[in-house]
Amino acid sequence: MRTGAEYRASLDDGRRVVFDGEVVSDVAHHPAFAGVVETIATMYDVAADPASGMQTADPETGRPANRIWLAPRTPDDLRLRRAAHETWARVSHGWTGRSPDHVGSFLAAFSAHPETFAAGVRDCSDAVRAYTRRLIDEDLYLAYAIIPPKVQTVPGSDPEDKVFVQVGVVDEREDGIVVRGSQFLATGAAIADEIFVSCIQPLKEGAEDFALSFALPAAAAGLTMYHRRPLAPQAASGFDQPLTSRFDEPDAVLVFDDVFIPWERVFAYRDLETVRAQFFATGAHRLGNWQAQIRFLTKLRFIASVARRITKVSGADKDPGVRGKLGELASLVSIVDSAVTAAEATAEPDAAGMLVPGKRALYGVMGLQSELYPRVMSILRELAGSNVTQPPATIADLEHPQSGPDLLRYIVSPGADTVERVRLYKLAWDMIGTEFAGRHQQYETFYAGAPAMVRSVYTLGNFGYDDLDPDLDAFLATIPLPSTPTETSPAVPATAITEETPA
Ligand SMILES: Cc1cc2nc3c(=O)[nH]c(=O)nc-3n(C[C@H](O)[C@H](O)[C@H](O)COP(=O)(O)OP(=O)(O)OC[C@H]3O[C@@H](n4cnc5c(N)ncnc54)[C@H](O)[C@@H]3O)c2cc1C
Repeated sequence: MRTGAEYRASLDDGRRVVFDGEVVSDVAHHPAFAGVVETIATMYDVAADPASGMQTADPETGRPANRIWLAPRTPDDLRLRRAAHETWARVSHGWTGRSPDHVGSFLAAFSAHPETFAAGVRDCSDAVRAYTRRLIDEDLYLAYAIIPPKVQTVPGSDPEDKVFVQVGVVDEREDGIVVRGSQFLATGAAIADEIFVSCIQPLKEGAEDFALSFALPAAAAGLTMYHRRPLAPQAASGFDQPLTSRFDEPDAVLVFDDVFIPWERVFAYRDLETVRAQFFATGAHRLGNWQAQIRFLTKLRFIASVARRITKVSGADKDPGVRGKLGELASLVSIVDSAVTAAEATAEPDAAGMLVPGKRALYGVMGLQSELYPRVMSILRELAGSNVTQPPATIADLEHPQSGPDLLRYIVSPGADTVERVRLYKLAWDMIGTEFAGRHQQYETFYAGAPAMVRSVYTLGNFGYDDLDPDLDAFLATIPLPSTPTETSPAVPATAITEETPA
């Protein structure tokens, strides 16, 4: 299986990653990315070690394969898959949201459902079969961009000119298609092997040019990744910002300047139905978001253990108010833990024999994530107090012959020596106060879609209110009615406000 060194070496391929108006020439060693590249390389090394339990025999070839790339078919598969996700998540303690197992889970579900890609305008099922085979054989790291910009074309432009803002097809050739436009927001793309591009938002009839699904190499000719300001270079040292320096995942807007995509990389072509079905009919959305919750749980456990350690260092761990806060934190973490377990326990086999994590538990907890994460962070903030702003500016102050002895003497705690205390509070500040922390708050709130959409479409659409109605009807029937029937107004339909297609 692929090693971390092989992954790192593969990044030197001429990809166009741009920030500050410049093209980054060596992604793997650039200060913006070297830390997170090291993190992903460690994940590959962990998976390549049979002791990690992440390997299994590929049912088709018998060769060792990362079980993440394979569709789960038995409860044991799902259990071991969860353990594999946890093993990778623990490499970054949950702070890399789009580790290779996220999009890899979507593709694993595609591999079990080639028929979904056969039904449309063009039969793309062979492309899906061959591409998911490559994923397994080559241990590919995919990022994805599946959110369109707010407009599809430049306003006022002639439709024939295809002046696209959203990525769309501008030319069809015998050997493939040419795409133009942009798509958001590809976390990890700058350091991934390949990028999966599609549109998860429902497309209206007439928008066939944008109804695409394809994968392309990060170094494809004509593709540029415009990167947000990287945060790792701001970290004075690994001691001062231990998370920023190692786990800052790149986020990029993708721009396609007439990029050629050969047919063997096209999974849906000018096909509104297949583009939607690939996410929901295949179980990909559930498998991918189950991974996201396992990663989120790993992160919450880590945050909770930092919070508890802080109370020990400050000596406040016996205080009833502080203990109440730790209890509240434990409850919040347990909600996600229970949902992950419940989704596994209520997994259902689909028509192709893939075991799909239970939808009610999964989408239920996803609906809470945008409230749960800030609440967890607010508890950590409260327990940390001003201690997170007391540590010296950088590690250099501790090493300096004049300031060092002073700081070592005066920054003291009942439960830790100065260096241990400063190290812990700097870690806590990287969770709650740095720009890295702010980007994570945004990530946990939006990565699966705007919170209101997640709740009104995914959570509501998969809850099953209708299952509850018979109980309510039965209870209403037990309530005595007025003895003298009176004239009542008939029910009238309310005015519909919006209609969403449930997932
Ligand atoms: C850090 C980060 C990483 C991400 N990584 C990825 C990735 O790897 N791949 C990917 O494809 N996407 C990624 N995303 C994008 C993510 O999927 C989107 O952020 C999400 O779908 C929401 O879309 P939006 O950001 O355009 O929000 P918007 O749609 O602009 O919504 C912003 C706010 O306005 C509200 N709003 C919007 N329209 C209306 C309206 N008409 N009426 C009332 N309220 C409205 C929304 O409810 C929301 O609260 C990432 C996002 C973030 C923040």
